[in-house]
Formats: sequence, C-alpha cells, structure tokens
Amino acid sequence: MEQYYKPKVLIVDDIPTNLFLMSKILQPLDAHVFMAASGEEALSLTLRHQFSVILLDVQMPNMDGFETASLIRSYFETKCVPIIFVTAIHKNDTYILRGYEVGAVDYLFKPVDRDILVSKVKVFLELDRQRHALEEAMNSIKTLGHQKEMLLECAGEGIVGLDSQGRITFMNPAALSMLGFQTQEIRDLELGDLFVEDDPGVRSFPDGWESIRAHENQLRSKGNRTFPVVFSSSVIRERGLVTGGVMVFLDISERKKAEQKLLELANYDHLTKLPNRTTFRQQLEKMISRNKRYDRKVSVIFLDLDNFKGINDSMGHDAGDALLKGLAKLLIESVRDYDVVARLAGDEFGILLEGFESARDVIMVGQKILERIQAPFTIQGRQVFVTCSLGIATFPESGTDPEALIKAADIAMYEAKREGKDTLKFFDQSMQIQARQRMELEGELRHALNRNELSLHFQPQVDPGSHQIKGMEALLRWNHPTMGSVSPAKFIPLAEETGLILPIGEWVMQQACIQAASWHRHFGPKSPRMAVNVSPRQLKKGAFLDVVQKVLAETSLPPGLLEIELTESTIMEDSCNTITLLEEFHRLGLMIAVDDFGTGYSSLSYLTRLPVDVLKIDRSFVSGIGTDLNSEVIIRGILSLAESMELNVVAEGVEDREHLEFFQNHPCQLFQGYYFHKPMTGDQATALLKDQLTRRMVSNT
Ligand SMILES: Nc1nc2c(ncn2[C@@H]2O[C@@H]3COP(=O)(O)O[C@H]4[C@@H](O)[C@H](n5cnc6c(=O)[nH]c(N)nc65)O[C@@H]4COP(=O)(O)O[C@H]3[C@H]2O)c(=O)[nH]1
Repeated sequence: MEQYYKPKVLIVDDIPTNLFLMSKILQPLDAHVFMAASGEEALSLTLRHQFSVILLDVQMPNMDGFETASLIRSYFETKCVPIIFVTAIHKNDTYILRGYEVGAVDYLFKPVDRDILVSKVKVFLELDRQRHALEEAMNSIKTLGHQKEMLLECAGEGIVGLDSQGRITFMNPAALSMLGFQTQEIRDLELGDLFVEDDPGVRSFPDGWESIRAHENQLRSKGNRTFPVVFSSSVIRERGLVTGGVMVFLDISERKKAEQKLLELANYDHLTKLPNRTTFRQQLEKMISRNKRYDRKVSVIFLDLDNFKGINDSMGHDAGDALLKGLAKLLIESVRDYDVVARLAGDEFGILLEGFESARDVIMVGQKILERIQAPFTIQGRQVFVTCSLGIATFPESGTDPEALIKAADIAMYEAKREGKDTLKFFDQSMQIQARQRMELEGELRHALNRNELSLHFQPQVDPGSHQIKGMEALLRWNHPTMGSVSPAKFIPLAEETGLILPIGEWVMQQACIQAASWHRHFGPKSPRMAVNVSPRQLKKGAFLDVVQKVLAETSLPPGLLEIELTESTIMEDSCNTITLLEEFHRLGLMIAVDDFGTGYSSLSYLTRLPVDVLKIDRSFVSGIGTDLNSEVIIRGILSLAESMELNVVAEGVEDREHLEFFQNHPCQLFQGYYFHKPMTGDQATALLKDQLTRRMVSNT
C-alpha cells in the first residue's frame, strides 16, 4: 500500500530568531520543517533530504544565499528543488535578477508577511505532493509492465500475439519452443499455418474469436511435428477498434495419451489387445442397426476353450497367457479384416460376422477355426494341443438385441460342450428352454441339501458263486416336493458345473460312511464294502483328501471298507495330480474303482501306472451281451486286461439270465444289476443284509 507522503521544507538563515519565526509560521502546514543556519549546513541537508521548497536567506556570512543556490543547482539530485529567496525589501532589480539567474523561483521580502509566506510555501508543497503522486503512479505502471513481461516469459502456455490483420507478431518463449521457431522466423507466419485442421473460429479473425474458449485442435511445429492443443483466443480493442488478438494454447499430448490409455483399458483386453466385452457389445449393437435397415443377417460366434483350465493349472499362468495370445492371433487370421474378434472373459472369445450369404458361410468360418485350432501351439518350447467349443447365434432369428444374441450364442456353445466339446452348435429355441429349465433346476438344487431333499440309496454288488452281498454302491437321490424324483443323470452334471457337487459330495461321503460303519458294527468283518461315486471336481479340490480322512475318523469306518469310484475320464484327465491323490488314498487303505470302464479311451500303459483295484464294466456293454458282438469283445478284453493286471472286475447293469450266463464262461468277481437288486433305501439294504446273515447262519447249522 502506498505510504502517506509528508513533504519537507528547508529554512536557511544565519539569524536564529528568523529561523524560529518562520518555522513557527509554517508549523500548521502538513510538512516537516528543517532549519539550517548557514549555506554549508543547507547544502549538507539538501544532499540527504529531498525538499519540496527551500527558503533561502540571501545575506549570510561566509557563503551567501546566491552562492548556496548555485551550488544546490549544480547537483543532479537537487538541481530542480524550488528555491525562494528571502531578502530585504529595498533591493534593486539587478540584485533580484541575479537571484533568478542562480535558480530562484520566487522572492520573499523581510519582514516576512505571515500570509504571503504560508500561501507561497503551500503552492510548492501541493506541487510536490502531485509530483510525488505522479512518480508513484509511474512506478506502479513500471512494476505492472514488468510483471506482465515476466508472465509472458514464464508462462507454460504458448501465447501468440496478432496484429489487426491477424498476422503473427509475437510468440512467448513457451510458444516458440513448442512450435520450434526462432523469434525472427515468425514474422511472415499466419495463424492458420500453425493449425493441422482448419479451425473455423481461427479463420474468422477477428469475428468469432471471442467465442473460442478451450477448443481442441492439432498444431504443427516447424519440424512438422503435430501435437494436440487446447486453445482460447481474445481480440484486443482500443476505443472500439481491433488492434490485434491473442491466442493462448496448451500442449495436451500427455493428457491425450492418458485419455487414450484409459480408453484402451476400458475398451480393450490388455493381454490380447482385442476389444473386450463392452466394445464387443457396442460393435454388435452398431452391426445390428446397420444391417437391420437392409434386412441382412449378423452372426455371433461364442468360443470357449475346452481344456484351458488344465493347461493353466499344469503349465502355469504365463503359459495360459501365451496360449490366449496365440489363440487371439489365430482367430484374427481366420476371419476377414472387418469382422470383429473380441476377448469376452478368461478363455471366452466372441466373433461378429456380417455381410455373409447364408448360414453355410458362418459354419465354414466356425469349422475353419475348429480345424486350425487342432494344430499344436508351441508354448514354453512345448507343443500344446487344445480344442474349443463354438456356439453360433444369428440376428434376427436367435435374438434382436445384443444381449439376447450373446446369450443365445453362449447357450449354443454350452450345448456344444455338452455334446462332447470340439464342435460347433447353432442356437435353436429348444436350447433356450433347456437352458431356462437348467437354471430353474439349479436354483432348486441349491436348497436341496438344507431342505433335506437328498437321500442315499444303496445297490448291492453280489458274488456270482455264493450270491453273497460283498459291496454296496451309494447312489444319490433327490426327491423334490413338486418335481418328484429327479434323476442323478440330470442333476449330478448340473451340480458338477455349478460347484454344488462339493458340499453335496461331502454330504454323500459322510452319509455313506455312517451307513457302512453302522453295518460294520452290526455284521462285523463280513459287512459289505461301500462304493462312493466321486466326481472330477471333488477330486481336483485339494481339500477332498482331508474330507475323507475326517469322515473316516468320525465314523470309525475301517478304510478297507471304503471304495472310491471314479469314472475313466476323470482318472485320465489330470494325470500328475490324480496319480498323487490316488496314491494318498491307497496309503490310507481305501480301494479305488474305475467306473464306466471301456467308455473312454484309456491308454493301457497309463492305466498300469495308476493305483487302481477295481474295473467296473460299463452297463452299456453288459446290455449289449447277446445282441452286440462288439460289446462282448470289449468285455472279454477288459476281463483279460484285469486278469493280467490282477484287478477285480464288477459287471454293472446285469439285468437278465443271458447276461449272467455270458459271465459263467468269462468269470468276473462281482455283479451289480437289477437281476439281483435294484438300488434301495438304507433300511431296506439293512434288512437285506440281516436276511442274508440269517440264511447264512441257517445254512451253516
Ligand atoms: N438300466 C439299469 N440301470 C442300472 C442297473 N443297475 C444299476 N443301474 C443304475 O446304474 C447306475 C450306476 O451308477 P453309476 O454308473 O455310478 O452312475 C451314476 C453316477 O455316475 C451318478 N451318481 C449317482 N450318485 C452319485 C453320487 O453320490 N455322486 C456322484 N458324483 N455321482 C453319482 O449318477 C449315475 C446314475 O445313477 P443312477 O441313476 O442311480 O443309476 C445307477 C443305477 O441305478 C441295471 O441293471 N439296469
């Protein structure tokens, strides 16, 4: 803030009374009054203070007033200080003139009149105040100008100045450096030369310039580098006339890069660089509206790898990632440039096709993918074989909006999986009905355990010679309050898919062991061995071994009375882990049976490495006895294999005498089937075992 300015007055007189009187008179004026008794003293004061006016006595000893005034005028700092001479009234004109020559601005005559003195001094004080105010104003203008200059110099934004014709006249250092120009090079430049794309606002200088606020465009540097900027402009007017313009711009390359990165993250899969699900959906929406107008079709292919999890688990995530990248490349190469390939999730990919003639073209694309995928991928120096399942849905038949189409293709893909994988399926409405039923069933199954709707039935396994019951297979039953009895063939695969098999399987193991332990307490060492079906998902879960150990400990069932039934395909699926786990079960003393034997394509050499005790001949072969020579050949093959490997064999699905007679010539250890017993409740099985015991005792007596 500006400080209050108090002017200074100097009175010079060798007579103290004069000094005193004049200072007294000047006291009411708002000024500092200084006094000097000689010319020398006056000079010394003028060099230290800036006086508004000096009242200088002419007649003084040593250095008189004229001499003092000349000396004051001779110094740069003091040469303009107004001097009023104070002298006797009778002095002549020559004398007076001399005073003016040495720099007097006025005279006062002694004896000094009070009013005249005050009014004359007042004038000079006022003049000095105004001079001071002017000086202050000048100073602040100077400071402001300097500040503005600094602003232009230091601003990070590029600032470009134009003349009234719109020609560039100025660029601040930031603008020069961003655009790569030297100051002298800007003279012939027009603003439009700097813009990559014509900007109507820029072109319309000076009209419309005021409205350019935060526009985005690209500027071109001298070296032809283009970079994105955000810029604003304003027009300079003086008294209503346009005198120039200013444009301020900011290089937003970094911001644009960050925006681009965010956009990629939001719309693309970072691993394969393919569009993600969101983008896939948007593209499908566009494709639908594009083709709807011309009554043309759009196809959605949903692809899922069949054995990705196995590869990921056994070879590690890096290998899994490499496989997905390889697959992405394969898919892109299998379709046309304008078809869309996206990664929807994990090992799920989506393809959008348009502009095809008929469904045959889409099938050909799908088959091409199925064929190409058969060639091994080389990952971490190893050859990896994969297959995939494809589901195809077509607009408008399978659905008219993106969600419906993606869902339909997903359902069709699911059907392809159910049909044995490595194939493609076209969506049809019946699939949707099945999918809905599956969903409803799943909802019900989730509550089945808590609502006590599950129970176990037991089917005896009988010794062919003695007809004694040596084993019992635990078979799960679901009795739903409205649907009635639901077949395990229907709900077990569903439980497997949804993971519900884990709690359900644990419950089965527990209930079966409780029952087996009860029989063991009742019938002693001759009580039947309990065979429990175990699904692949249970086996893969590391905790399954703990579950079995815990149940055995809780029920005190001798481990030798527990048999685990695994299907052939389960055993073959996950080699290393399965062998280790089965060996653990063996160490515990459990028996291991291979269910549905003969339906898979087990490598026999692999089978010899597995700790297996029992092979169960699949029901489909037994039912072929007498009608299908192949089945009989297979059964004979299994029996001789089992003999050479010293494995026991259980023939499943023995329904009639013909089956039984076949096995008289081809001995097998146990029979299971309706010919002997159907699956029955625990109580019925207990009664049967009691009956058997009684008959044995009777026959022994
Ligand atoms: N036509 C005919 N069928 C016969 C005959 N003898 C037995 N069966 C049926 O054949 C199936 C034998 O069980 P599986 O092969 O383990 O096949 C089982 C098994 O894979 C699965 N399953 C049943 N209970 C469980 C369980 O607790 N856990 C798991 N993971 N799977 C189970 O469900 C499948 C079907 O079970 P179920 O419907 O109980 O069907 C049983 C049984 O009722 C016969 O002479 N003729």
